[in-house]
Amino acid sequence: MLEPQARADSPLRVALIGAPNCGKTSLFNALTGANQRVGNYSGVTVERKIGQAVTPAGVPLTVVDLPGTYSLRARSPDEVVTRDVILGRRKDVGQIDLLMVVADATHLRPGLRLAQELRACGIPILVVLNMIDIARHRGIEIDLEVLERSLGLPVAASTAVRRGGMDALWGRLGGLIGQGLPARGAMTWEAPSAAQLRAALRQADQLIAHAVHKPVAPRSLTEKVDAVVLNPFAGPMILLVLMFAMFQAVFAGAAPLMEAIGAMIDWLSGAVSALLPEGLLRGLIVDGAIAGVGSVVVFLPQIVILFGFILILEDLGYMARAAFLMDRIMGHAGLHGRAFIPLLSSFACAVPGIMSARVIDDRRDRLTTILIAPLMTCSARIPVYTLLIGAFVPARSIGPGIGLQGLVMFGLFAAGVISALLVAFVSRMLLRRNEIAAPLMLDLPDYKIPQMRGVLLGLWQRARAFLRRAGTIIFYASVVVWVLSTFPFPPEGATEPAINYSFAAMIGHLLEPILSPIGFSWQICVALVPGMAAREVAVAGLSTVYAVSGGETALGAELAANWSLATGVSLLVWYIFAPQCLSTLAVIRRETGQARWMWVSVVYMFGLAYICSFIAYHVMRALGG
Ligand SMILES: Nc1nc2c(ncn2[C@@H]2O[C@H](COP(=O)(O)OP(=O)(O)OP(=O)(O)O)[C@@H](O)[C@H]2O)c(=O)[nH]1
Ligand SMILES: [Mg+2]
Repeated sequence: MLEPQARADSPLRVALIGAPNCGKTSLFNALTGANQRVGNYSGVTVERKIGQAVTPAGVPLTVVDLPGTYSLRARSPDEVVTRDVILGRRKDVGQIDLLMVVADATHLRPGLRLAQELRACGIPILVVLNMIDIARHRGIEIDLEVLERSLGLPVAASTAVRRGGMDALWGRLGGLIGQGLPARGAMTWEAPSAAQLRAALRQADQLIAHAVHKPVAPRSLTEKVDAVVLNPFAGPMILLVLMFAMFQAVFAGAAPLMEAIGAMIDWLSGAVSALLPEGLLRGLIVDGAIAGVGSVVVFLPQIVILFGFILILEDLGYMARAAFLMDRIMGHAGLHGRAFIPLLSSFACAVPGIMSARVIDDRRDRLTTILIAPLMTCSARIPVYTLLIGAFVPARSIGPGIGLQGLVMFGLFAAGVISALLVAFVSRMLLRRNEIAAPLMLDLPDYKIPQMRGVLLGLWQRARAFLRRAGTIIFYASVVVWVLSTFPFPPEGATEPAINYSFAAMIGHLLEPILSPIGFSWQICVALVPGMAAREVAVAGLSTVYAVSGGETALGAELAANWSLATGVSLLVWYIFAPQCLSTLAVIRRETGQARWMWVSVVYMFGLAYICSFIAYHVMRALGG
């Protein structure tokens, strides 16, 4: 018997384990008050997460959230994390005192089978039937007592995402801990064979037949909707229209908000200018910091609108359908079906995207996914794209409700996806021939009404990450660019603008011979160098170089006046490909365990960027741009 008091200094360790998408992270958040990411598709969690909770009786608990898995027979790196934690092989977690085996109440089979398998680990088990709200709604009746008796394990039901949905689980958990958990058994787990797995599934079916009563279901809403959404013709059309509408909304919806933020920044630089005497300090604050950070912050509305769309579609369950629809195309390009999730997260940022490639078991498939993830259009490109589109693409309507600028933005995102598929195709040719990629084994989740709280939380996290970058790396880079473009001062009697005598101009002129064949002026070179650290820095750099403050329109007008259209297009194309993000390179190195793959991606992405920009520049020039 384990006395809770005896462990008061080191709390009981409870691990959440279960099949993918059964709501483990939602339970973790509900138990601990944490805000870990959830999403309505498998493979959201790829690392263990630890949090603290307290039972109603005041006993402290350490709760561990784990990546979803069907068995401890780990195949992919995320499943290895789960196995190692359960088997007590992870020093950072230590021995687990209680396993909460989470099962989806609407689909009990995998969860019950896993619970049976886990008995062999000797750790006390509590089975949690989560999403009991959905099961009840569908008229599925589960007799908890019968299930408990036939399983021989304690069972509790929960609704992780509703207020009060945790009461029964807390009660049961508190009771178990209060009585003292049963003593640990011997650890006899061995990887089950395929025949054992099949037998265990039959056993789970028997348990379900005993304890669960399912109404003869009429065709569920999910099935009816899927008949259209997954239709081979209508499905891809719907996907395309949705994505298209998303980018239209990004442009149309963001404009007034951007103007408001731009006006605020103008006001701020006006106020600071009025306060400070003309001189270096004022230059540093107004032309360096405020202009640089402000030029990036104005793009916040676009980030919020874009991710509002994506998060709602994710939680609705639509993104899993999108994965299903894309699977054939991705398969032709030699991508593993499970690559969809990492590539989808890369739209926010390639760093978590590359980390979630851990859900892919095959090493080479995983490597291909890691190498192409940075080609997905991450949110750091949005400021650059929006700035250049605003400067060079007229805000014209080309049909009812279709704006040209939104269309170009859609095109740039599509270009990222298409080039990623092409690179995957080529790398498949290089890495191995003719082998068909593994098909997608994805359980399509039921559609659910998106949880507003979760969506808002996701948006808040995205917005905070964006603003944090503006306040740190972009701030520092703006100051550095300002210093470089201010010193040394021009000589007495100089006729040209002061910046032409600065360090920035010297660096720019040094690089110009390399980048002038693709149409970049020395000013662009100045912005690109700090832009190697992070993409948005280039926008801040340009605004410092052109010494304009107060939002995107002013800077856009300045660029339109100074650059040819061919240069603008060439820079846009450069940004589709160029590997301008140190954190991405660092994470490629870490996740592949080899510096070699980092260098491979640097070289191939710069190569593509240079070649494609060169072609774009010269084609535009030939067309008279
Ligand atoms: N209605 C309802 N929805 C739930 C419940 N628990 C979780 N969800 C939803 O189910 C989806 C999956 O939840 P997650 O917590 O991400 O699932 P997970 O088991 O951590 O998934 P992986 O990390 O991918 O293995 C999300 O859309 C949640 O909002 C519940 O009790 N009731
Ligand atoms: Mg999770």
